[in-house]
Amino acid sequence: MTDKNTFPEKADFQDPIKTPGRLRQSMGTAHGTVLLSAERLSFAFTPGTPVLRDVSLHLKGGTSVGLLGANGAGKTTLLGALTGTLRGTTGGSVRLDVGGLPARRAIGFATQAIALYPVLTVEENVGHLARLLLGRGEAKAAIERTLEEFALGPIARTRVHHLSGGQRRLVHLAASFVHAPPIRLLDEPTVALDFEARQLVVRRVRAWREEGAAVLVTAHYPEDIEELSTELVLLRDGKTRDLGALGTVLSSQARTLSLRGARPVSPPADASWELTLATSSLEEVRSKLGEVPSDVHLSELRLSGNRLRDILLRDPSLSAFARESEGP
Ligand SMILES: Nc1ncnc2c1ncn2[C@@H]1O[C@H](COP(=O)(O)OP(=O)(O)OP(=O)(O)O)[C@@H](O)[C@H]1O
Repeated sequence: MTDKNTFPEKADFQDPIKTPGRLRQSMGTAHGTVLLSAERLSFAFTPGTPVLRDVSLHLKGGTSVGLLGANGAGKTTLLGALTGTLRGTTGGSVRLDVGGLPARRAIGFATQAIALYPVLTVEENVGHLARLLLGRGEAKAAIERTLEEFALGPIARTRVHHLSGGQRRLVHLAASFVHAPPIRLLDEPTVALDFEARQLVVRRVRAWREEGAAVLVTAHYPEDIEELSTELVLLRDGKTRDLGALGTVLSSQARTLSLRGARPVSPPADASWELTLATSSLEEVRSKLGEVPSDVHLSELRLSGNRLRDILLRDPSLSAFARESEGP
């Protein structure tokens, strides 16, 4: 069953918003179901200079899409265009299949900029959004659940202006998803977080996925995208390219073998050397070692006085891939 609505509904937002085309809603929030699809979405802040052109994107329940793209590629713009919160020229369509939920209940958007009331406490900030989005009846339980999920109990009564940058980021994330929306957009959620808080966010995103939510996330570091995503999409030249499952992208990347050592030239000085080989298997490592110049060939290391300091075999990672795909 499909209801047709313009997107977003005017009454859902306080600011007047240009609508990115048409939105239709129908039933279905199971794992693997497409909850949000954007087709031929375009957006320009100023006419004639499009940031997004013909973007297509599908967010499925139970998956988390990592959005890769260089600085200025338009990642933040895309998230804003999906939620209809940008002013500019738009085209194309965004469709939600979320069992008839209105857009503001269906989508949670943790923006890059932290949006909190500094003079209110953590609990008051989270509660304010809960009451706006859910109403008083449902708000109490949602506030309690959210404070617990983000481990905010100890600072619940602290005013936001007394918090650190990382604590504010966590509160901002908590408040953004207090209404447990099936679609969750996170723009650089790991900024300013220490290791423990970052792990908390990674655990939360994984839990949301397991519960069937569809997640779209941006991050500046490939390691973060790797931990937060199951699928990858690249945004480049205003267009998206679906890269497929994270595991598939990683398995197409090479392992790296680094050898570091030193060759005494005129003691006590050492001539340090480092050699990095990209390889996909240990067999390949063995064959590639045959290509190494003889003065650093493993079998000759001892004979020529080389000292091997360390050997490091790194698994494939998204870093090299991201550098290649985001580059000029
Ligand atoms: N409010 C705005 N008005 C005009 N142009 C804008 C506005 N916001 C962003 N832009 C431009 O749109 C383009 C995309 O910016 P956007 O912030 O979406 O990129 P991004 O991929 O999120 O970058 P980053 O990784 O640096 O956060 C940039 O050229 C930017 O200058």
